[in-house]
Amino acid sequence: MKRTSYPKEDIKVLLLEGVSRSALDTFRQAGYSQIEFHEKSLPEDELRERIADAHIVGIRSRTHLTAGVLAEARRLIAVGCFCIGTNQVDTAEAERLGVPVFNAPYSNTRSVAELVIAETIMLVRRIPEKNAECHRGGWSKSAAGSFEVRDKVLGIVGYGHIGTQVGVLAESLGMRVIFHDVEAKLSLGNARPAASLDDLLERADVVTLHVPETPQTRNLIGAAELARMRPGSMLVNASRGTVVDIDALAAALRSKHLAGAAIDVFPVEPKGNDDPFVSPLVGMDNVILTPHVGGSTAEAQENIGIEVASKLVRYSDNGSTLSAVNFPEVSLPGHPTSRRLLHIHRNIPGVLSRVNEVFSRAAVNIDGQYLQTSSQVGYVVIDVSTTEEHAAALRNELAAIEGTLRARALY
Ligand SMILES: NC(=O)C1=CN([C@@H]2O[C@H](COP(=O)(O)OP(=O)(O)OC[C@H]3O[C@@H](n4cnc5c(N)ncnc54)[C@H](O)[C@@H]3O)[C@@H](O)[C@H]2O)C=CC1
Ligand SMILES: O=C(O)C(=O)COP(=O)(O)O
Repeated sequence: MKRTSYPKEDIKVLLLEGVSRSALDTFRQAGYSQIEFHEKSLPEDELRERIADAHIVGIRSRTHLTAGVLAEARRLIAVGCFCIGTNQVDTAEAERLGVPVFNAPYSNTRSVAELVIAETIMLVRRIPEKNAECHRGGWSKSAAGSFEVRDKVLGIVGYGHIGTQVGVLAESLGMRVIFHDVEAKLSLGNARPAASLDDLLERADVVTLHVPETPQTRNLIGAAELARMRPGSMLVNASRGTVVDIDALAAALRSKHLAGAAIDVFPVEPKGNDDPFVSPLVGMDNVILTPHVGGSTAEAQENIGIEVASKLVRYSDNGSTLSAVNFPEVSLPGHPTSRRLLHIHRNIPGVLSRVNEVFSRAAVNIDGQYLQTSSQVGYVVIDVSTTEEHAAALRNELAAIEGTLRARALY
Protein backbone atom coordinates (compact mmCIF):
# COMPACT_ATOMS: atom_id res chain seq x y z
CA MET A 1 0.00 0.00 0.00
CA LYS A 2 1.35 3.43 -0.84
CA ARG A 3 1.68 5.93 1.96
CA THR A 4 3.58 9.13 2.56
CA SER A 5 4.88 11.08 5.50
CA TYR A 6 2.49 10.27 8.30
CA PRO A 7 1.47 6.73 9.26
CA LYS A 8 -2.26 6.61 9.92
CA GLU A 9 -1.76 4.61 13.09
CA ASP A 10 0.13 7.60 14.55
CA ILE A 11 -2.75 10.03 14.03
CA LYS A 12 -4.19 10.73 17.47
CA VAL A 13 -7.91 11.24 17.78
CA LEU A 14 -9.24 12.81 21.00
CA LEU A 15 -12.99 12.35 21.50
CA LEU A 16 -14.71 14.12 24.40
CA GLU A 17 -18.18 14.46 25.93
CA GLY A 18 -19.27 10.89 25.27
CA VAL A 19 -19.76 11.21 21.52
CA SER A 20 -21.57 8.21 20.09
CA ARG A 21 -19.79 4.87 19.72
CA SER A 22 -20.68 5.17 16.03
CA ALA A 23 -17.91 7.79 15.81
CA LEU A 24 -15.33 5.37 17.21
CA ASP A 25 -16.52 2.67 14.82
CA THR A 26 -16.21 5.05 11.88
CA PHE A 27 -12.63 5.98 12.81
CA ARG A 28 -11.65 2.35 13.43
CA GLN A 29 -13.15 1.15 10.17
CA ALA A 30 -11.10 3.83 8.39
CA GLY A 31 -7.91 2.47 9.97
CA TYR A 32 -7.45 4.91 12.87
CA SER A 33 -6.36 3.07 15.99
CA GLN A 34 -5.11 5.81 18.34
CA ILE A 35 -8.40 6.99 19.75
CA GLU A 36 -8.65 8.52 23.22
CA PHE A 37 -12.25 8.58 24.40
CA HIS A 38 -13.68 10.53 27.36
CA GLU A 39 -17.26 10.36 28.58
CA LYS A 40 -17.14 13.95 29.87
CA SER A 41 -15.73 17.31 28.94
CA LEU A 42 -12.31 17.94 30.49
CA PRO A 43 -11.40 20.74 32.90
CA GLU A 44 -9.47 23.41 30.98
CA ASP A 45 -6.00 22.54 32.34
CA GLU A 46 -6.47 18.87 31.44
CA LEU A 47 -7.93 19.82 28.05
CA ARG A 48 -4.85 21.91 27.29
CA GLU A 49 -2.67 18.93 28.21
CA ARG A 50 -4.62 16.31 26.26
CA ILE A 51 -5.04 18.47 23.15
CA ALA A 52 -1.30 19.18 22.86
CA ASP A 53 -0.54 16.04 20.85
CA ALA A 54 -3.96 15.43 19.27
CA HIS A 55 -4.35 15.61 15.49
CA ILE A 56 -8.13 15.39 15.49
CA VAL A 57 -10.43 16.58 18.29
CA GLY A 58 -14.13 15.75 18.63
CA ILE A 59 -16.35 17.68 21.07
CA ARG A 60 -20.00 18.51 21.75
CA SER A 61 -21.48 21.77 23.02
CA ARG A 62 -19.77 21.85 26.41
CA THR A 63 -16.07 22.01 25.48
CA HIS A 64 -14.80 25.49 24.79
CA LEU A 65 -11.98 25.60 22.27
CA THR A 66 -10.82 29.14 22.88
CA ALA A 67 -7.85 30.82 21.19
CA GLY A 68 -5.81 29.94 24.29
CA VAL A 69 -6.70 26.24 24.10
CA LEU A 70 -6.15 26.12 20.33
CA ALA A 71 -2.70 27.65 20.82
CA GLU A 72 -1.72 24.51 22.77
CA ALA A 73 -2.91 22.25 19.95
CA ARG A 74 0.17 22.45 17.78
CA ARG A 75 -0.49 19.22 15.87
CA LEU A 76 -4.19 19.78 15.33
CA ILE A 77 -5.41 19.22 11.78
CA ALA A 78 -9.19 19.35 12.30
CA VAL A 79 -11.96 19.83 14.85
CA GLY A 80 -15.30 18.01 14.81
CA CYS A 81 -18.30 19.42 16.69
CA PHE A 82 -20.54 16.40 17.18
CA CYS A 83 -23.59 18.70 17.33
CA ILE A 84 -25.10 21.63 15.40
CA GLY A 85 -23.82 24.68 17.30
CA THR A 86 -20.19 25.73 16.77
CA ASN A 87 -20.25 28.78 19.07
CA GLN A 88 -18.14 26.89 21.63
CA VAL A 89 -15.18 26.99 19.22
CA ASP A 90 -13.25 30.12 18.27
CA THR A 91 -13.77 29.23 14.61
CA ALA A 92 -12.08 32.39 13.33
CA GLU A 93 -8.94 31.56 15.31
CA ALA A 94 -9.09 27.94 14.10
CA GLU A 95 -9.22 29.23 10.52
CA ARG A 96 -6.30 31.56 11.19
CA LEU A 97 -4.35 28.52 12.39
CA GLY A 98 -5.31 26.49 9.30
CA VAL A 99 -7.67 24.14 11.14
CA PRO A 100 -11.06 23.35 9.57
CA VAL A 101 -14.04 22.86 11.90
CA PHE A 102 -16.84 20.45 10.96
CA ASN A 103 -20.28 19.90 12.50
CA ALA A 104 -23.49 17.99 11.84
CA PRO A 105 -25.86 20.70 10.66
CA TYR A 106 -29.04 18.55 10.45
CA SER A 107 -28.51 15.38 12.42
CA ASN A 108 -30.44 16.37 15.56
CA THR A 109 -32.84 18.88 13.98
CA ARG A 110 -35.82 16.53 14.21
CA SER A 111 -35.03 15.62 17.84
CA VAL A 112 -35.13 19.27 18.90
CA ALA A 113 -38.31 19.92 16.90
CA GLU A 114 -40.12 16.97 18.50
CA LEU A 115 -39.16 18.11 22.00
CA VAL A 116 -40.37 21.65 21.31
CA ILE A 117 -43.74 20.41 20.03
CA ALA A 118 -44.16 18.08 23.02
CA GLU A 119 -43.34 20.91 25.43
CA THR A 120 -45.69 23.30 23.66
CA ILE A 121 -48.60 20.90 24.15
CA MET A 122 -47.59 20.28 27.77
CA LEU A 123 -47.37 24.00 28.55
CA VAL A 124 -50.64 24.92 26.88
CA ARG A 125 -52.42 22.15 28.86
CA ARG A 126 -50.73 23.32 32.13
CA ILE A 127 -49.32 19.83 32.64
CA PRO A 128 -46.11 20.93 34.44
CA GLU A 129 -48.11 22.40 37.37
CA LYS A 130 -50.54 19.45 37.45
CA ASN A 131 -47.68 16.96 37.36
CA ALA A 132 -45.89 18.74 40.22
CA GLU A 133 -49.07 18.87 42.29
CA CYS A 134 -49.82 15.16 41.83
CA HIS A 135 -46.26 14.34 42.90
CA ARG A 136 -46.92 16.25 46.12
CA GLY A 137 -50.08 14.20 46.72
CA GLY A 138 -52.41 16.95 45.47
CA TRP A 139 -55.38 16.59 43.09
CA SER A 140 -56.92 19.57 41.31
CA LYS A 141 -58.86 18.31 38.34
CA SER A 142 -59.85 21.40 36.42
CA ALA A 143 -59.99 22.72 32.86
CA ALA A 144 -59.16 26.25 33.94
CA GLY A 145 -56.29 27.68 31.92
CA SER A 146 -55.88 24.48 29.85
CA PHE A 147 -56.22 24.74 26.09
CA GLU A 148 -55.81 22.76 22.89
CA VAL A 149 -52.92 23.89 20.72
CA ARG A 150 -55.17 23.76 17.67
CA ASP A 151 -55.71 27.28 16.31
CA LYS A 152 -53.19 28.82 18.73
CA VAL A 153 -50.40 31.00 17.34
CA LEU A 154 -46.85 29.66 17.49
CA GLY A 155 -44.19 32.34 17.02
CA ILE A 156 -40.86 30.97 15.80
CA VAL A 157 -37.80 33.19 16.22
CA GLY A 158 -35.06 31.92 13.88
CA TYR A 159 -36.67 30.16 10.93
CA GLY A 160 -33.73 27.93 9.97
CA HIS A 161 -33.44 24.16 9.95
CA ILE A 162 -35.00 23.60 13.37
CA GLY A 163 -37.44 26.50 13.21
CA THR A 164 -38.92 25.33 9.90
CA GLN A 165 -39.26 21.74 11.18
CA VAL A 166 -41.05 23.00 14.28
CA GLY A 167 -43.34 25.04 12.02
CA VAL A 168 -44.24 22.03 9.85
CA LEU A 169 -45.00 19.83 12.86
CA ALA A 170 -46.99 22.62 14.54
CA GLU A 171 -49.14 23.13 11.44
CA SER A 172 -49.89 19.42 11.34
CA LEU A 173 -51.45 19.92 14.79
CA GLY A 174 -53.53 22.80 13.49
CA MET A 175 -51.45 25.62 14.98
CA ARG A 176 -51.08 28.92 13.18
CA VAL A 177 -47.40 29.62 12.58
CA ILE A 178 -45.69 32.98 12.33
CA PHE A 179 -41.95 33.51 12.26
CA HIS A 180 -39.23 36.12 12.49
CA ASP A 181 -35.76 35.80 10.97
CA VAL A 182 -33.05 38.30 10.09
CA GLU A 183 -32.84 36.76 6.60
CA ALA A 184 -35.62 36.50 4.02
CA LYS A 185 -36.93 32.93 4.28
CA LEU A 186 -39.19 30.72 2.21
CA SER A 187 -42.38 30.07 4.24
CA LEU A 188 -43.27 26.41 4.52
CA GLY A 189 -46.94 25.42 4.52
CA ASN A 190 -49.11 28.31 5.70
CA ALA A 191 -46.45 29.86 7.94
CA ARG A 192 -46.27 33.64 7.62
CA PRO A 193 -43.44 36.03 8.40
CA ALA A 194 -44.21 38.48 11.21
CA ALA A 195 -43.58 42.15 10.47
CA SER A 196 -40.88 42.26 13.16
CA LEU A 197 -39.76 40.53 16.35
CA ASP A 198 -42.04 42.84 18.34
CA ASP A 199 -44.98 42.00 16.09
CA LEU A 200 -44.34 38.28 16.64
CA LEU A 201 -44.07 38.69 20.41
CA GLU A 202 -47.34 40.62 20.52
CA ARG A 203 -49.26 38.00 18.53
CA ALA A 204 -47.94 34.59 19.62
CA ASP A 205 -49.50 32.35 22.28
CA VAL A 206 -46.23 30.41 22.43
CA VAL A 207 -42.84 31.81 21.38
CA THR A 208 -40.06 29.36 20.55
CA LEU A 209 -36.44 30.37 19.94
CA HIS A 210 -34.20 28.77 17.30
CA VAL A 211 -31.40 31.26 16.69
CA PRO A 212 -27.66 30.57 17.01
CA GLU A 213 -25.51 32.10 19.74
CA THR A 214 -23.99 35.25 18.28
CA PRO A 215 -23.25 38.71 19.68
CA GLN A 216 -26.54 39.84 18.07
CA THR A 217 -28.67 37.16 19.74
CA ARG A 218 -27.27 37.78 23.23
CA ASN A 219 -30.25 38.66 25.46
CA LEU A 220 -32.45 38.87 22.35
CA ILE A 221 -35.30 38.17 24.76
CA GLY A 222 -34.90 40.52 27.73
CA ALA A 223 -37.30 42.33 30.04
CA ALA A 224 -38.63 44.62 27.27
CA GLU A 225 -39.31 41.74 24.89
CA LEU A 226 -40.94 39.62 27.61
CA ALA A 227 -43.18 42.57 28.46
CA ARG A 228 -44.30 42.67 24.83
CA MET A 229 -45.43 39.06 24.94
CA ARG A 230 -49.15 38.46 25.43
CA PRO A 231 -50.32 38.07 29.04
CA GLY A 232 -50.60 34.33 29.72
CA SER A 233 -48.32 33.37 26.81
CA MET A 234 -45.41 30.96 27.06
CA LEU A 235 -41.75 30.77 26.06
CA VAL A 236 -39.74 27.79 24.83
CA ASN A 237 -35.95 28.04 24.54
CA ALA A 238 -33.94 25.12 23.15
CA SER A 239 -31.41 27.31 21.30
CA ARG A 240 -28.69 28.77 23.52
CA GLY A 241 -28.88 29.99 27.10
CA THR A 242 -27.39 33.39 26.27
CA VAL A 243 -30.38 34.26 24.06
CA VAL A 244 -32.69 34.88 27.06
CA ASP A 245 -32.12 37.15 30.06
CA ILE A 246 -32.89 34.42 32.57
CA ASP A 247 -33.48 36.76 35.53
CA ALA A 248 -35.96 38.79 33.48
CA LEU A 249 -37.69 35.54 32.50
CA ALA A 250 -37.90 34.44 36.13
CA ALA A 251 -39.45 37.82 37.01
CA ALA A 252 -42.00 37.56 34.14
CA LEU A 253 -43.01 34.10 35.37
CA ARG A 254 -43.20 35.17 39.00
CA SER A 255 -45.45 38.12 38.12
CA LYS A 256 -47.64 35.65 36.11
CA HIS A 257 -47.27 37.80 33.00
CA LEU A 258 -46.01 34.60 31.37
CA ALA A 259 -47.99 31.44 32.17
CA GLY A 260 -45.14 29.02 31.63
CA ALA A 261 -41.83 28.22 30.00
CA ALA A 262 -39.80 25.25 28.80
CA ILE A 263 -36.07 25.82 28.99
CA ASP A 264 -33.40 23.38 27.76
CA VAL A 265 -30.37 25.68 27.64
CA PHE A 266 -28.95 28.06 30.24
CA PRO A 267 -26.47 30.96 30.36
CA VAL A 268 -24.33 28.83 32.68
CA GLU A 269 -24.64 25.06 32.41
CA PRO A 270 -23.04 22.49 34.73
CA LYS A 271 -19.77 21.14 33.35
CA GLY A 272 -20.78 17.54 33.95
CA ASN A 273 -23.58 15.33 35.20
CA ASP A 274 -22.17 15.34 38.73
CA ASP A 275 -22.11 19.13 39.03
CA PRO A 276 -25.04 21.02 40.59
CA PHE A 277 -27.55 22.87 38.44
CA VAL A 278 -28.33 26.37 39.68
CA SER A 279 -30.94 28.60 38.06
CA PRO A 280 -33.50 31.22 39.17
CA LEU A 281 -36.12 28.99 37.49
CA VAL A 282 -35.57 26.05 39.84
CA GLY A 283 -38.68 25.32 41.92
CA MET A 284 -41.20 26.96 39.57
CA ASP A 285 -44.00 24.48 38.89
CA ASN A 286 -44.96 26.09 35.59
CA VAL A 287 -41.49 25.70 34.08
CA ILE A 288 -40.23 22.58 32.31
CA LEU A 289 -36.47 22.36 32.89
CA THR A 290 -34.37 19.95 30.84
CA PRO A 291 -30.57 19.49 30.96
CA HIS A 292 -29.69 20.54 27.38
CA VAL A 293 -31.11 17.37 25.85
CA GLY A 294 -32.77 18.85 22.75
CA GLY A 295 -30.46 16.84 20.51
CA SER A 296 -29.95 13.93 22.88
CA THR A 297 -31.75 11.02 21.27
CA ALA A 298 -30.29 7.68 20.27
CA GLU A 299 -31.09 8.36 16.62
CA ALA A 300 -29.52 11.81 16.56
CA GLN A 301 -26.37 10.81 18.44
CA GLU A 302 -25.77 7.76 16.26
CA ASN A 303 -26.21 9.79 13.06
CA ILE A 304 -24.04 12.63 14.35
CA GLY A 305 -21.27 10.18 15.26
CA ILE A 306 -21.15 8.79 11.76
CA GLU A 307 -21.59 12.13 9.99
CA VAL A 308 -18.92 14.13 11.81
CA ALA A 309 -16.41 11.27 12.07
CA SER A 310 -16.83 10.65 8.31
CA LYS A 311 -16.13 14.30 7.57
CA LEU A 312 -12.99 14.20 9.74
CA VAL A 313 -11.80 10.95 8.15
CA ARG A 314 -12.46 12.34 4.69
CA TYR A 315 -10.44 15.45 5.45
CA SER A 316 -7.63 13.46 7.03
CA ASP A 317 -7.47 10.84 4.26
CA ASN A 318 -8.44 12.87 1.23
CA GLY A 319 -8.20 16.59 2.05
CA SER A 320 -11.84 17.45 1.30
CA THR A 321 -13.17 20.33 3.38
CA LEU A 322 -16.73 20.27 2.06
CA SER A 323 -19.15 21.66 4.69
CA ALA A 324 -16.40 22.98 6.99
CA VAL A 325 -17.93 25.94 8.84
CA ASN A 326 -14.83 28.17 8.85
CA PHE A 327 -12.68 27.14 5.92
CA PRO A 328 -12.33 27.29 2.12
CA GLU A 329 -14.39 24.34 0.87
CA VAL A 330 -12.96 21.89 -1.64
CA SER A 331 -14.49 18.54 -2.60
CA LEU A 332 -11.70 16.37 -3.94
CA PRO A 333 -11.73 13.21 -6.03
CA GLY A 334 -9.72 10.16 -4.91
CA HIS A 335 -6.02 10.04 -5.78
CA PRO A 336 -5.39 6.36 -6.41
CA THR A 337 -2.16 6.78 -8.38
CA SER A 338 -0.82 10.14 -7.17
CA ARG A 339 0.65 11.51 -3.96
CA ARG A 340 -1.47 14.32 -2.57
CA LEU A 341 0.05 17.37 -0.89
CA LEU A 342 -2.00 19.87 1.08
CA HIS A 343 -0.82 23.39 1.70
CA ILE A 344 -2.73 25.77 3.93
CA HIS A 345 -1.38 29.30 4.05
CA ARG A 346 -2.21 32.82 5.06
CA ASN A 347 -3.91 34.49 2.12
CA ILE A 348 -1.10 36.94 1.37
CA PRO A 349 0.40 37.81 -2.04
CA GLY A 350 3.13 35.55 -3.40
CA VAL A 351 2.50 32.28 -1.54
CA LEU A 352 0.94 30.47 -4.46
CA SER A 353 3.74 31.33 -6.84
CA ARG A 354 6.25 29.98 -4.28
CA VAL A 355 4.20 26.78 -4.02
CA ASN A 356 4.29 26.43 -7.80
CA GLU A 357 8.04 27.10 -7.83
CA VAL A 358 8.57 24.08 -5.57
CA PHE A 359 6.94 21.83 -8.16
CA SER A 360 8.55 23.37 -11.20
CA ARG A 361 11.99 23.00 -9.55
CA ALA A 362 11.21 19.39 -8.70
CA ALA A 363 10.16 18.73 -12.31
CA VAL A 364 7.37 16.40 -11.21
CA ASN A 365 4.25 15.77 -13.17
CA ILE A 366 1.24 17.55 -11.62
CA ASP A 367 -1.85 15.35 -11.98
CA GLY A 368 -4.27 17.81 -10.43
CA GLN A 369 -4.35 21.11 -8.57
CA TYR A 370 -7.21 22.54 -6.52
CA LEU A 371 -7.35 25.95 -4.90
CA GLN A 372 -9.87 27.71 -2.74
CA THR A 373 -9.40 30.82 -0.64
CA SER A 374 -11.16 32.84 2.01
CA SER A 375 -10.11 36.35 3.04
CA GLN A 376 -7.83 34.83 5.70
CA VAL A 377 -6.66 31.52 4.31
CA GLY A 378 -5.63 29.85 1.06
CA TYR A 379 -5.97 26.10 0.66
CA VAL A 380 -4.17 24.47 -2.24
CA VAL A 381 -4.09 20.74 -2.98
CA ILE A 382 -1.60 19.28 -5.45
CA ASP A 383 -1.60 15.71 -6.79
CA VAL A 384 1.76 14.60 -8.16
CA SER A 385 3.18 11.43 -9.69
CA THR A 386 6.18 10.68 -7.56
CA THR A 387 7.55 8.40 -4.85
CA GLU A 388 6.61 8.42 -1.18
CA GLU A 389 10.04 9.75 -0.16
CA HIS A 390 9.97 12.50 -2.77
CA ALA A 391 6.46 13.56 -1.70
CA ALA A 392 7.70 13.80 1.89
CA ALA A 393 10.61 15.98 0.74
CA LEU A 394 8.24 18.20 -1.27
CA ARG A 395 6.03 18.52 1.79
CA ASN A 396 9.02 19.78 3.78
CA GLU A 397 9.78 22.36 1.10
CA LEU A 398 6.16 23.52 1.15
CA ALA A 399 6.23 23.75 4.95
CA ALA A 400 9.23 26.12 4.72
CA ILE A 401 7.38 28.69 2.58
CA GLU A 402 6.69 31.88 4.50
CA GLY A 403 3.01 32.21 5.36
CA THR A 404 2.49 28.43 5.63
CA LEU A 405 0.01 27.41 8.32
CA ARG A 406 -0.12 23.66 7.73
CA ALA A 407 1.44 21.36 5.11
CA ARG A 408 0.62 17.66 4.86
CA ALA A 409 1.28 14.76 2.55
CA LEU A 410 -1.55 12.23 2.37
CA TYR A 411 -1.67 8.53 1.80
N1 LIG B 1 -30.94 22.26 22.64
C1 LIG B 1 -30.18 21.53 21.88
O1 LIG B 1 -29.76 20.43 22.26
C2 LIG B 1 -29.82 22.01 20.53
C3 LIG B 1 -29.70 23.37 20.28
N2 LIG B 1 -29.37 23.82 19.02
C4 LIG B 1 -29.28 25.26 18.80
O2 LIG B 1 -30.24 25.64 17.84
C5 LIG B 1 -29.67 26.64 17.00
C6 LIG B 1 -30.41 26.70 15.69
O3 LIG B 1 -30.17 25.53 14.94
P1 LIG B 1 -30.54 25.44 13.39
O4 LIG B 1 -31.98 25.72 13.19
O5 LIG B 1 -30.00 24.17 12.90
O6 LIG B 1 -29.69 26.65 12.81
P2 LIG B 1 -29.89 27.41 11.44
O7 LIG B 1 -28.63 28.12 11.17
O8 LIG B 1 -30.44 26.49 10.41
O9 LIG B 1 -31.05 28.49 11.78
C7 LIG B 1 -30.85 29.61 12.57
C8 LIG B 1 -31.71 30.73 12.02
O10 LIG B 1 -31.65 31.84 12.89
C9 LIG B 1 -31.62 33.01 12.10
N3 LIG B 1 -31.08 34.11 12.91
C10 LIG B 1 -29.79 34.40 13.22
N4 LIG B 1 -29.73 35.48 13.99
C11 LIG B 1 -31.01 35.88 14.21
C12 LIG B 1 -31.59 36.95 14.93
N5 LIG B 1 -30.83 37.83 15.61
N6 LIG B 1 -32.94 37.07 14.91
C13 LIG B 1 -33.71 36.21 14.21
N7 LIG B 1 -33.21 35.18 13.49
C14 LIG B 1 -31.86 35.01 13.50
C15 LIG B 1 -30.76 32.64 10.92
O11 LIG B 1 -30.95 33.51 9.82
C16 LIG B 1 -31.25 31.22 10.65
O12 LIG B 1 -32.34 31.20 9.75
C17 LIG B 1 -28.21 26.18 16.89
O13 LIG B 1 -27.36 27.25 16.54
C18 LIG B 1 -27.91 25.67 18.29
O14 LIG B 1 -27.41 26.72 19.05
C19 LIG B 1 -29.19 22.93 17.99
C20 LIG B 1 -29.31 21.59 18.20
C21 LIG B 1 -29.59 21.01 19.49
O1 LIG C 1 -26.33 20.47 18.51
C1 LIG C 1 -26.27 21.43 19.31
O2 LIG C 1 -25.95 22.57 18.98
C2 LIG C 1 -26.61 21.19 20.70
O3 LIG C 1 -26.86 22.11 21.42
C3 LIG C 1 -26.56 19.83 21.22
O4 LIG C 1 -25.42 19.80 22.01
P1 LIG C 1 -24.91 18.46 22.73
O5 LIG C 1 -24.31 17.60 21.65
O6 LIG C 1 -26.11 17.82 23.33
O7 LIG C 1 -23.89 18.92 23.70
